[in-house]
Amino acid sequence: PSIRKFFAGGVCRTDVQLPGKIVVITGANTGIGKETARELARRGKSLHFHVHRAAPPAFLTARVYIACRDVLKGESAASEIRADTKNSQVLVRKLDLSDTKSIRAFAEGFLAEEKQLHILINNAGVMMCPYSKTADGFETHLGVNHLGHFLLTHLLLERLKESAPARVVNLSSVVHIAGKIRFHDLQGEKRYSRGFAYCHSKLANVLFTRELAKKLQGTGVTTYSVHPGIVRSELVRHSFLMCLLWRLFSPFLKSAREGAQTSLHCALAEGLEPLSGKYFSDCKRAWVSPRARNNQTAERLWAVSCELLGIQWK
Ligand SMILES: NC(=O)C1=CN([C@@H]2O[C@H](COP(=O)(O)OP(=O)(O)OC[C@H]3O[C@@H](n4cnc5c(N)ncnc54)[C@H](OP(=O)(O)O)[C@@H]3O)[C@@H](O)[C@H]2O)C=CC1
Ligand SMILES: CC1=C(/C=C/C(C)=C/C=C/C(C)=C/C=O)C(C)(C)CCC1
Repeated sequence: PSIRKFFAGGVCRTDVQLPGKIVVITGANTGIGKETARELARRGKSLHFHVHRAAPPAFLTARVYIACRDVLKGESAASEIRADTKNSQVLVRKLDLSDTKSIRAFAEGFLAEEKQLHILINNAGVMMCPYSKTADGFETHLGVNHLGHFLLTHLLLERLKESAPARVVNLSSVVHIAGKIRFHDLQGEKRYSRGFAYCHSKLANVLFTRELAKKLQGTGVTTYSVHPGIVRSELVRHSFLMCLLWRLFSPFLKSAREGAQTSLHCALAEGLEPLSGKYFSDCKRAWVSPRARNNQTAERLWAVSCELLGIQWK
Protein backbone atom coordinates (compact mmCIF):
# COMPACT_ATOMS: atom_id res chain seq x y z
CA PRO A 1 0.00 0.00 0.00
CA SER A 2 2.82 2.46 0.72
CA ILE A 3 4.33 1.87 -2.75
CA ARG A 4 0.88 2.41 -4.28
CA LYS A 5 0.45 5.59 -2.22
CA PHE A 6 3.80 6.83 -3.54
CA PHE A 7 2.68 6.41 -7.17
CA ALA A 8 -0.76 7.91 -6.45
CA GLY A 9 0.91 11.29 -5.85
CA GLY A 10 -0.66 14.39 -4.33
CA VAL A 11 -4.19 14.45 -3.00
CA CYS A 12 -6.55 17.43 -3.06
CA ARG A 13 -7.45 17.82 0.60
CA THR A 14 -9.62 20.91 0.54
CA ASP A 15 -13.24 20.41 1.53
CA VAL A 16 -14.44 23.54 -0.28
CA GLN A 17 -18.05 23.01 -1.41
CA LEU A 18 -19.71 24.44 -4.50
CA PRO A 19 -23.34 25.30 -3.74
CA GLY A 20 -24.91 27.04 -6.71
CA LYS A 21 -21.63 27.22 -8.66
CA ILE A 22 -21.41 26.66 -12.40
CA VAL A 23 -18.61 24.54 -13.85
CA VAL A 24 -17.62 23.76 -17.44
CA ILE A 25 -15.15 20.98 -18.12
CA THR A 26 -14.02 19.92 -21.58
CA GLY A 27 -13.43 16.28 -22.55
CA ALA A 28 -15.11 15.03 -19.38
CA ASN A 29 -16.71 11.93 -20.92
CA THR A 30 -13.68 9.84 -19.94
CA GLY A 31 -10.31 9.80 -18.16
CA ILE A 32 -9.13 12.60 -15.90
CA GLY A 33 -11.94 14.94 -16.99
CA LYS A 34 -14.67 12.50 -16.02
CA GLU A 35 -13.19 11.97 -12.54
CA THR A 36 -12.76 15.73 -12.09
CA ALA A 37 -16.40 16.25 -13.07
CA ARG A 38 -17.50 13.50 -10.67
CA GLU A 39 -15.74 15.10 -7.69
CA LEU A 40 -16.98 18.61 -8.54
CA ALA A 41 -20.55 17.28 -8.88
CA ARG A 42 -20.21 15.72 -5.43
CA ARG A 43 -19.26 19.01 -3.79
CA GLY A 44 -22.59 20.30 -2.52
CA LYS A 45 -23.39 21.84 0.84
CA SER A 46 -25.92 19.25 1.75
CA LEU A 47 -26.15 17.48 5.06
CA HIS A 48 -29.50 16.29 3.81
CA PHE A 49 -27.67 14.39 1.08
CA HIS A 50 -25.31 12.60 3.45
CA VAL A 51 -27.88 11.87 6.11
CA HIS A 52 -30.77 10.78 3.90
CA ARG A 53 -28.86 9.58 0.82
CA ALA A 54 -31.40 11.59 -1.14
CA ALA A 55 -30.90 13.93 -4.09
CA PRO A 56 -29.89 17.35 -2.73
CA PRO A 57 -31.85 20.43 -3.86
CA ALA A 58 -30.33 22.03 -6.97
CA PHE A 59 -29.15 25.24 -5.26
CA LEU A 60 -27.00 23.22 -2.88
CA THR A 61 -24.78 21.63 -5.51
CA ALA A 62 -22.70 22.69 -8.48
CA ARG A 63 -24.11 22.51 -11.99
CA VAL A 64 -21.47 20.69 -14.02
CA TYR A 65 -21.37 20.95 -17.81
CA ILE A 66 -19.58 18.12 -19.58
CA ALA A 67 -18.46 19.67 -22.88
CA CYS A 68 -17.50 16.88 -25.27
CA ARG A 69 -17.38 15.99 -28.93
CA ASP A 70 -19.44 12.81 -28.64
CA VAL A 71 -22.72 13.56 -26.88
CA LEU A 72 -23.61 9.87 -26.52
CA LYS A 73 -20.36 9.15 -24.67
CA GLY A 74 -20.99 12.30 -22.63
CA GLU A 75 -24.50 11.17 -21.65
CA SER A 76 -23.24 7.79 -20.54
CA ALA A 77 -20.60 9.46 -18.30
CA ALA A 78 -23.15 12.00 -17.02
CA SER A 79 -25.71 9.37 -16.05
CA GLU A 80 -23.01 7.42 -14.20
CA ILE A 81 -21.97 10.59 -12.32
CA ARG A 82 -25.59 11.56 -11.59
CA ALA A 83 -26.28 8.10 -10.14
CA ASP A 84 -23.05 8.15 -8.13
CA THR A 85 -23.29 11.67 -6.70
CA LYS A 86 -27.10 12.08 -6.63
CA ASN A 87 -26.51 15.43 -8.32
CA SER A 88 -29.04 15.68 -11.13
CA GLN A 89 -27.36 18.79 -12.52
CA VAL A 90 -24.69 17.10 -14.57
CA LEU A 91 -25.38 18.24 -18.10
CA VAL A 92 -23.87 17.37 -21.47
CA ARG A 93 -23.26 19.81 -24.29
CA LYS A 94 -21.62 19.29 -27.67
CA LEU A 95 -18.15 20.82 -28.09
CA ASP A 96 -15.70 19.76 -30.78
CA LEU A 97 -12.45 21.62 -30.18
CA SER A 98 -11.22 20.72 -33.66
CA ASP A 99 -13.80 23.03 -35.22
CA THR A 100 -14.10 26.71 -34.28
CA LYS A 101 -17.74 26.70 -35.47
CA SER A 102 -18.54 24.08 -32.85
CA ILE A 103 -16.65 26.07 -30.17
CA ARG A 104 -18.62 29.21 -31.06
CA ALA A 105 -21.91 27.29 -31.08
CA PHE A 106 -21.13 25.80 -27.65
CA ALA A 107 -20.22 29.21 -26.18
CA GLU A 108 -23.31 30.85 -27.67
CA GLY A 109 -25.58 28.15 -26.24
CA PHE A 110 -23.89 28.26 -22.84
CA LEU A 111 -24.01 32.07 -22.57
CA ALA A 112 -27.72 32.02 -23.44
CA GLU A 113 -28.34 29.36 -20.83
CA GLU A 114 -26.20 30.47 -17.88
CA LYS A 115 -25.67 33.89 -16.37
CA GLN A 116 -22.63 32.74 -14.41
CA LEU A 117 -19.49 30.63 -14.79
CA HIS A 118 -17.22 30.03 -11.81
CA ILE A 119 -14.87 27.26 -12.95
CA LEU A 120 -13.66 26.47 -16.47
CA ILE A 121 -11.45 23.39 -16.80
CA ASN A 122 -9.75 23.12 -20.19
CA ASN A 123 -9.08 19.40 -19.89
CA ALA A 124 -9.66 17.79 -23.30
CA GLY A 125 -6.61 16.70 -25.22
CA VAL A 126 -5.19 14.49 -27.94
CA MET A 127 -1.75 12.93 -28.15
CA MET A 128 0.42 11.41 -30.88
CA CYS A 129 -2.11 11.70 -33.69
CA PRO A 130 -0.87 10.98 -37.20
CA TYR A 131 -0.52 14.26 -39.12
CA SER A 132 -3.91 15.83 -39.62
CA LYS A 133 -5.59 19.21 -39.58
CA THR A 134 -8.64 20.58 -37.83
CA ALA A 135 -11.66 21.94 -39.70
CA ASP A 136 -9.93 25.34 -39.71
CA GLY A 137 -6.62 24.02 -41.07
CA PHE A 138 -4.65 23.95 -37.81
CA GLU A 139 -2.31 21.05 -37.02
CA THR A 140 -4.45 18.81 -34.76
CA HIS A 141 -2.44 18.99 -31.48
CA LEU A 142 -2.01 22.75 -31.70
CA GLY A 143 -5.61 23.18 -32.89
CA VAL A 144 -7.35 21.03 -30.26
CA ASN A 145 -5.05 21.29 -27.23
CA HIS A 146 -4.12 24.97 -27.51
CA LEU A 147 -6.11 27.03 -30.06
CA GLY A 148 -9.46 25.37 -29.30
CA HIS A 149 -9.16 26.11 -25.59
CA PHE A 150 -7.74 29.58 -26.28
CA LEU A 151 -10.87 30.46 -28.28
CA LEU A 152 -13.22 28.83 -25.78
CA THR A 153 -11.68 30.80 -22.89
CA HIS A 154 -11.88 34.01 -24.91
CA LEU A 155 -15.58 33.48 -25.60
CA LEU A 156 -16.43 32.65 -21.97
CA LEU A 157 -14.19 35.21 -20.28
CA GLU A 158 -16.75 37.99 -19.70
CA ARG A 159 -19.01 35.50 -17.91
CA LEU A 160 -16.08 34.38 -15.74
CA LYS A 161 -15.29 38.01 -14.87
CA GLU A 162 -18.92 38.72 -14.02
CA SER A 163 -18.91 35.67 -11.71
CA ALA A 164 -15.58 36.43 -9.94
CA PRO A 165 -13.99 34.94 -7.96
CA ALA A 166 -13.62 32.45 -10.80
CA ARG A 167 -10.90 30.13 -12.07
CA VAL A 168 -9.57 28.72 -15.34
CA VAL A 169 -7.57 25.48 -15.11
CA ASN A 170 -5.55 24.37 -18.13
CA LEU A 171 -4.35 20.77 -18.41
CA SER A 172 -0.74 20.77 -19.59
CA SER A 173 1.92 18.11 -19.03
CA VAL A 174 5.46 17.55 -17.78
CA VAL A 175 6.38 16.84 -21.43
CA HIS A 176 6.07 20.59 -22.09
CA ILE A 177 9.78 20.43 -21.23
CA ALA A 178 10.47 18.86 -24.64
CA GLY A 179 8.22 21.37 -26.41
CA LYS A 180 9.16 24.38 -28.48
CA ILE A 181 6.99 27.01 -30.15
CA ARG A 182 8.16 26.74 -33.76
CA PHE A 183 6.77 30.02 -35.03
CA HIS A 184 8.25 29.45 -38.51
CA ASP A 185 6.30 26.17 -38.86
CA LEU A 186 3.42 26.24 -36.37
CA GLN A 187 1.30 23.88 -38.46
CA GLY A 188 4.10 21.31 -38.76
CA GLU A 189 4.04 21.45 -42.53
CA LYS A 190 7.84 21.46 -42.92
CA ARG A 191 8.62 18.93 -40.21
CA TYR A 192 6.25 16.84 -38.12
CA SER A 193 6.75 14.44 -35.24
CA ARG A 194 3.56 13.26 -33.57
CA GLY A 195 5.32 12.96 -30.20
CA PHE A 196 6.84 16.43 -30.33
CA ALA A 197 3.64 17.96 -31.73
CA TYR A 198 1.99 16.99 -28.44
CA CYS A 199 4.89 18.44 -26.41
CA HIS A 200 4.70 21.74 -28.34
CA SER A 201 0.97 22.02 -27.66
CA LYS A 202 1.47 21.33 -23.93
CA LEU A 203 4.14 24.06 -23.80
CA ALA A 204 1.59 26.35 -25.44
CA ASN A 205 -0.81 25.53 -22.56
CA VAL A 206 1.75 26.70 -19.96
CA LEU A 207 2.56 29.88 -21.90
CA PHE A 208 -1.14 30.66 -22.43
CA THR A 209 -1.81 30.29 -18.69
CA ARG A 210 1.07 32.58 -17.84
CA GLU A 211 -0.03 35.31 -20.24
CA LEU A 212 -3.72 34.94 -19.33
CA ALA A 213 -2.87 35.49 -15.64
CA LYS A 214 -1.16 38.76 -16.53
CA LYS A 215 -4.16 40.00 -18.49
CA LEU A 216 -6.56 38.98 -15.72
CA GLN A 217 -4.81 40.82 -12.91
CA GLY A 218 -7.33 42.63 -10.75
CA THR A 219 -10.39 40.93 -12.28
CA GLY A 220 -10.85 38.23 -9.62
CA VAL A 221 -10.38 35.54 -12.25
CA THR A 222 -7.24 33.43 -11.77
CA THR A 223 -5.71 30.66 -13.85
CA TYR A 224 -3.39 27.69 -13.35
CA SER A 225 -1.73 25.06 -15.53
CA VAL A 226 -1.51 21.46 -14.41
CA HIS A 227 0.53 18.32 -14.92
CA PRO A 228 -1.84 15.56 -13.75
CA GLY A 229 0.84 12.85 -13.47
CA ILE A 230 1.28 9.84 -15.74
CA VAL A 231 -2.25 8.51 -15.81
CA ARG A 232 -3.97 5.35 -17.07
CA SER A 233 -6.40 6.76 -19.64
CA GLU A 234 -7.36 6.69 -23.30
CA LEU A 235 -4.83 9.41 -24.13
CA VAL A 236 -2.36 6.84 -25.51
CA ARG A 237 -4.91 5.40 -27.96
CA HIS A 238 -3.06 6.62 -31.09
CA SER A 239 0.24 4.90 -30.24
CA PHE A 240 0.63 1.12 -30.17
CA LEU A 241 3.92 1.43 -28.25
CA MET A 242 2.42 3.71 -25.60
CA CYS A 243 -0.60 1.39 -25.21
CA LEU A 244 1.82 -1.45 -24.60
CA LEU A 245 3.92 0.56 -22.12
CA TRP A 246 0.77 1.70 -20.32
CA ARG A 247 -0.37 -1.92 -19.94
CA LEU A 248 3.02 -3.17 -18.78
CA PHE A 249 3.49 -0.43 -16.20
CA SER A 250 -0.17 -0.09 -15.31
CA PRO A 251 0.29 -0.64 -11.52
CA PHE A 252 2.74 2.26 -11.39
CA LEU A 253 0.56 4.74 -13.26
CA LYS A 254 -2.00 6.96 -11.59
CA SER A 255 -5.67 6.08 -11.90
CA ALA A 256 -7.85 8.74 -13.53
CA ARG A 257 -9.14 9.64 -10.07
CA GLU A 258 -5.61 10.16 -8.79
CA GLY A 259 -4.85 12.12 -11.95
CA ALA A 260 -7.77 14.46 -11.25
CA GLN A 261 -6.36 15.64 -7.89
CA THR A 262 -4.22 18.52 -9.15
CA SER A 263 -7.00 19.88 -11.39
CA LEU A 264 -9.32 19.74 -8.35
CA HIS A 265 -6.73 21.45 -6.17
CA CYS A 266 -6.33 24.31 -8.67
CA ALA A 267 -10.10 24.64 -9.10
CA LEU A 268 -10.96 24.53 -5.40
CA ALA A 269 -8.15 25.20 -2.93
CA GLU A 270 -8.44 28.41 -0.95
CA GLY A 271 -5.68 31.02 -1.08
CA LEU A 272 -4.22 30.10 -4.51
CA GLU A 273 -4.91 33.55 -6.00
CA PRO A 274 -1.35 34.89 -5.57
CA LEU A 275 -0.12 31.93 -7.66
CA SER A 276 -2.25 32.77 -10.70
CA GLY A 277 -0.41 31.85 -13.92
CA LYS A 278 1.71 29.19 -12.24
CA TYR A 279 2.16 25.49 -13.06
CA PHE A 280 1.14 22.74 -10.62
CA SER A 281 1.87 19.04 -10.21
CA ASP A 282 0.84 16.74 -7.35
CA CYS A 283 -1.24 19.56 -5.85
CA LYS A 284 1.69 21.93 -5.46
CA ARG A 285 3.62 24.43 -7.49
CA ALA A 286 6.16 22.78 -9.77
CA TRP A 287 9.20 23.57 -11.88
CA VAL A 288 8.66 24.67 -15.49
CA SER A 289 11.19 24.59 -18.30
CA PRO A 290 13.01 27.82 -19.24
CA ARG A 291 11.02 27.96 -22.52
CA ALA A 292 7.82 27.98 -20.47
CA ARG A 293 9.07 31.04 -18.57
CA ASN A 294 9.84 33.14 -21.61
CA ASN A 295 7.52 36.17 -21.59
CA GLN A 296 8.43 37.15 -25.15
CA THR A 297 7.41 33.72 -26.47
CA ALA A 298 4.21 33.88 -24.40
CA GLU A 299 3.30 37.31 -25.81
CA ARG A 300 4.10 36.30 -29.38
CA LEU A 301 2.13 33.06 -29.09
CA TRP A 302 -0.83 35.06 -27.78
CA ALA A 303 -0.67 37.48 -30.75
CA VAL A 304 -0.27 34.68 -33.31
CA SER A 305 -3.13 32.68 -31.75
CA CYS A 306 -5.44 35.73 -32.01
CA GLU A 307 -4.40 36.18 -35.62
CA LEU A 308 -4.99 32.53 -36.54
CA LEU A 309 -8.42 32.58 -34.88
CA GLY A 310 -9.36 35.99 -36.23
CA ILE A 311 -10.09 37.45 -32.81
CA GLN A 312 -9.09 40.60 -30.95
CA TRP A 313 -8.04 39.89 -27.37
CA LYS A 314 -5.93 42.55 -25.73
N1 LIG B 1 -2.94 10.62 -19.21
C1 LIG B 1 -1.78 11.18 -18.94
O1 LIG B 1 -0.81 10.49 -18.58
C2 LIG B 1 -1.61 12.66 -19.06
C3 LIG B 1 -2.63 13.50 -19.48
N2 LIG B 1 -2.42 14.86 -19.59
C4 LIG B 1 -3.49 15.75 -20.09
O2 LIG B 1 -4.68 15.52 -19.36
C5 LIG B 1 -5.81 15.85 -20.17
C6 LIG B 1 -6.84 14.73 -20.09
O3 LIG B 1 -6.28 13.57 -20.66
P1 LIG B 1 -6.71 12.07 -20.31
O4 LIG B 1 -7.90 12.05 -19.46
O5 LIG B 1 -5.49 11.38 -19.89
O6 LIG B 1 -7.05 11.56 -21.80
P2 LIG B 1 -8.34 10.82 -22.43
O7 LIG B 1 -7.93 10.49 -23.83
O8 LIG B 1 -8.80 9.72 -21.54
O9 LIG B 1 -9.44 11.99 -22.44
C7 LIG B 1 -9.31 13.06 -23.33
C8 LIG B 1 -10.64 13.73 -23.51
O10 LIG B 1 -10.50 14.77 -24.49
C9 LIG B 1 -11.55 14.65 -25.43
N3 LIG B 1 -11.24 15.22 -26.74
C10 LIG B 1 -10.29 14.83 -27.61
N4 LIG B 1 -10.39 15.56 -28.73
C11 LIG B 1 -11.43 16.42 -28.57
C12 LIG B 1 -12.05 17.40 -29.38
N5 LIG B 1 -11.63 17.64 -30.63
N6 LIG B 1 -13.08 18.09 -28.90
C13 LIG B 1 -13.53 17.84 -27.64
N7 LIG B 1 -13.01 16.92 -26.84
C14 LIG B 1 -11.97 16.22 -27.30
C15 LIG B 1 -11.78 13.14 -25.52
O11 LIG B 1 -13.04 12.86 -26.13
P3 LIG B 1 -13.35 11.42 -26.83
O12 LIG B 1 -13.54 10.45 -25.72
O13 LIG B 1 -14.56 11.68 -27.64
O14 LIG B 1 -12.14 11.10 -27.67
C16 LIG B 1 -11.73 12.79 -24.05
O15 LIG B 1 -12.94 13.10 -23.45
C17 LIG B 1 -5.26 16.09 -21.57
O16 LIG B 1 -5.20 17.47 -21.82
C18 LIG B 1 -3.86 15.50 -21.52
O17 LIG B 1 -2.99 16.16 -22.41
C19 LIG B 1 -1.21 15.40 -19.26
C20 LIG B 1 -0.19 14.63 -18.82
C21 LIG B 1 -0.28 13.20 -18.71
C1 LIG C 1 9.94 4.79 -19.86
C2 LIG C 1 8.93 4.39 -18.80
C3 LIG C 1 7.63 4.83 -18.83
C4 LIG C 1 7.21 5.76 -19.89
C5 LIG C 1 6.99 7.06 -19.71
C6 LIG C 1 6.41 7.86 -20.73
C7 LIG C 1 6.45 7.40 -22.11
C8 LIG C 1 5.77 8.99 -20.35
C9 LIG C 1 4.93 9.75 -21.17
C10 LIG C 1 4.23 10.73 -20.60
C11 LIG C 1 3.14 11.35 -21.26
C12 LIG C 1 2.58 10.80 -22.48
C13 LIG C 1 2.61 12.45 -20.71
C14 LIG C 1 1.43 13.07 -21.22
O1 LIG C 1 1.29 14.25 -21.21
C15 LIG C 1 6.58 4.36 -17.84
C16 LIG C 1 5.39 3.82 -18.61
C17 LIG C 1 6.12 5.49 -16.90
C18 LIG C 1 7.10 3.25 -16.95
C19 LIG C 1 8.53 3.41 -16.54
C20 LIG C 1 9.42 3.47 -17.76
